[in-house]
Parts: sequence; C-alpha cells; structure tokens
Amino acid sequence: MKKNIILIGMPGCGKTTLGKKLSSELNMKFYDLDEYIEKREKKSIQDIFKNGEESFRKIESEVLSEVCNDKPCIIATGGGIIKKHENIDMMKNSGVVIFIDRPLEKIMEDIEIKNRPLLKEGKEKLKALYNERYELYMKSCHYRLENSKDEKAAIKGILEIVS
Ligand SMILES: Nc1ncnc2c1ncn2[C@@H]1O[C@H](COP(=O)(O)OP(=O)(O)O)[C@@H](O)[C@H]1O
Ligand SMILES: O=C(O)C1=C[C@@H](OP(=O)(O)O)[C@@H](O)[C@H](O)C1
Ligand SMILES: [Mg+2]
Repeated sequence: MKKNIILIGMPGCGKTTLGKKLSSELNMKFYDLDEYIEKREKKSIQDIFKNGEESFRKIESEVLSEVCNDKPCIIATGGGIIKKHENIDMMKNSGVVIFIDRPLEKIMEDIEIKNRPLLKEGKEKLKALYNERYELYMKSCHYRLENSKDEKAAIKGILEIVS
C-alpha cells in the first residue's frame, strides 16, 4: 500500500497550505491535524490549550495515530508534533516525513498569530521555538525541503521527493 505523506515544521512554514494543495494535485485524502482535533473535540485549539499544553499533546498523539492508519493520506501536522518520541516513530513508520524548512524571516512576514496559543505573547517566541526545535525536526524527517520561494516552488519540491 502507498505511504502517507507527512509534513512537519515550524508554525507558519506552510504545512496546512501546502498539504491542501498537494492533496488536490495528487488526488489523495488530506488531514490537517489541528482541524481534525477541533472537529473531534468540538473546541478550538485555544480552548483546548486552556486545560494545559499537556492535554492538547495527549489528544494530538491520539489523533496522529488515527490518521496515520488511514493510508494513504497527506497529513499536515501541528508544529509541536515532534515533541513526543512516540509521534516521531509513528510518523516515520507510516510514511514519508518531509520537514518544510522556511526561513524565519519569511514566516514572520506571513504568520497569523491569533489562532496559535503558543504565540500569544507575540511572534518573537518563534525564534526561541525555532532554536529549540530545529534539531528535532531534522531528526524526525526523511527529507528536508527548503521553502524559501513561493508555494508553487514548494509543491514542485515535494512532488520531486515523493515521485
Ligand atoms: N512558499 C510558501 N509556502 C507555504 N506558505 C506560504 C509560502 N509563501 C507564503 N505562504 C503563506 O504563509 C502562510 C503559511 O501558513 P500555514 O499554511 O497555516 O502554516 P502551518 O500550517 O505550517 O502553520 C499562509 O498564509 C501562506 O499563504
Ligand atoms: O508549534 C506548536 O506547538 C503548535 C502549532 C500549531 O500548529 P501550526 O504549526 O499549524 O501552527 C498547533 O498545533 C498548536 O497551536 C501548537
Ligand atoms: Mg497548520
């Protein structure tokens, strides 16, 4: 059976945007983990975070397991998916994991912080998250895609990786 295509990377690197486009390009089922969580829990990500980050992380792992088993699909993860080793193993075993590496300056230009509880104090938090997580993203992926041009170039890059 064909493998899943799993996108990881910083908030604002383009996982959701590129995952959606890729799914119509490849005619494959698409899951955005955050959207899926909101539907399943009937709550916004912000409201789930109000019970603490750990309760969000628990739901996130459960949902990752559900969608990884629905092969083959495209999965846009949330930026913190690499914080649990069990998640990294699940992703690596069920598909091709691609780290969408977008320069921080570009992320800063576009990112909408209002639905991202971890950035509620401002975009500056992104720099610390980037430094904290970069090595984890590298360890968790099969491929790293430099996303420093437009969306079209990024889609082309992903298609080259998965073809
Ligand atoms: N090359 C690019 N790749 C992906 N997104 C881009 C690119 N250039 C601009 N954008 C914009 O950046 C934002 C990425 O946000 P989003 O897809 O929600 O990221 P994520 O799901 O990784 O947090 C969108 O507003 C998108 O239109
Ligand atoms: O980086 C993180 O820890 C998070 C990223 C978010 O997803 P995006 O990467 O789509 O912003 C969302 O899952 C949640 O707010 C936590
Ligand atoms: Mg997203």
